[in-house]
Amino acid sequence: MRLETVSVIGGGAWGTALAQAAAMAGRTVSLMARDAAQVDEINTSRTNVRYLGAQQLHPAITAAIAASPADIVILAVPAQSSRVALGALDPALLAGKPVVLSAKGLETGTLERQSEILLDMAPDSIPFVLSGPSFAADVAAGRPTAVTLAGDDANETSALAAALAGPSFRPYAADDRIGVEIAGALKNVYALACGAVEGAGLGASARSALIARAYAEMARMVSAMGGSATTLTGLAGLGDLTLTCTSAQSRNYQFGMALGRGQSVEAIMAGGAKLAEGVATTPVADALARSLAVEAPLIQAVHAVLSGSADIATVVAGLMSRPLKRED
Ligand SMILES: NC(=O)C1=CN([C@@H]2O[C@H](COP(=O)(O)OP(=O)(O)OC[C@H]3O[C@@H](n4cnc5c(N)ncnc54)[C@H](O)[C@@H]3O)[C@@H](O)[C@H]2O)C=CC1
Ligand SMILES: O=C(CO)COP(=O)(O)O
Repeated sequence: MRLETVSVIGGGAWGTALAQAAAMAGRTVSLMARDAAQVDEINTSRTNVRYLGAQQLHPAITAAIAASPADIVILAVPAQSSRVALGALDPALLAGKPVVLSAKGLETGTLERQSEILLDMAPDSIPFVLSGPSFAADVAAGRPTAVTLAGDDANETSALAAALAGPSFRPYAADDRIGVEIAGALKNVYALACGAVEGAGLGASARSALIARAYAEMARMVSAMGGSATTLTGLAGLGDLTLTCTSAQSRNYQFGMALGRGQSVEAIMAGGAKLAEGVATTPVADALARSLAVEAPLIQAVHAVLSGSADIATVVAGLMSRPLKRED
């Protein structure tokens, strides 16, 4: 497998950061962005100010309106846009190619994971999933980060991890695509909850209890969906759950904080909130939990708050009055 050139689809925070990581790893990178002014800015000023502030971008990155053919494709658009973005690409760009899926979300309507969407749209591509504790600003600035890269073939996954590894970006190869995808999607749901705990002033103890019970719930979901709960001990599980559930830098956590302060979803959206993937993923996760008969009180609680069917005080009281049980 030749792994020299990289084509990143999506010129937002994460696409630009992953382009930067790939360039720092020694790859030649093309970055597809929809906005001509943004393309011009990246190629001339070497910045993408809207998403990454004054961060200077590596000279090996070239931006363009159209996606370029490359050895590796990285898809970095919001989870709800992946299908449309893939459908707009020349199928030859994806055929037989490793496609790294980096969005953290489940699709509304189909309830699909990102790699299921890819295989619907480009059945002859080779899916990989990248997830873990990694804020775009950290990755782009070259601050140390480690992530999980999961694929079906161990040798191909290790080769791809090596091609994307740089001095500050360390991918660990793994084989549980399902577990990694579910962990990445669900941690955003729990980050909404943890942000709400902070916004509502419920205390640090409540937040840590929530993280621990979220981990247990996530393990039930992953197992029911055919992944391995062991995956959650790694970067895509524990690593990302703790990052996103404890940091006000997380957009999902920020959205949750606003909910906790009593703002409605509509008001938060109208206020120009940044992308918070958990908002779209929560009803999907709730539907999946119900269809698989997985006990998921935290997902249900977040869904109730987002849908306006209960306020935070009511869902907290409900969670605290559930029948006592053993921890296992
Ligand atoms: N920002 C971060 O720190 C991280 C983000 N992610 C994940 O990456 C995904 C993308 O997030 P961000 O880049 O942060 O969002 P963003 O809001 O910064 O950027 C999204 C970009 O996607 C583009 N886009 C949307 N639909 C498109 C389409 N159909 N075709 C081409 N481009 C399209 C938008 O124009 C925008 O440039 C999300 O699932 C997020 O959870 C994962 C790890 C870290
Ligand atoms: O996934 C992320 C960090 O690993 C980014 O989280 P937010 O999308 O909540 O900012």
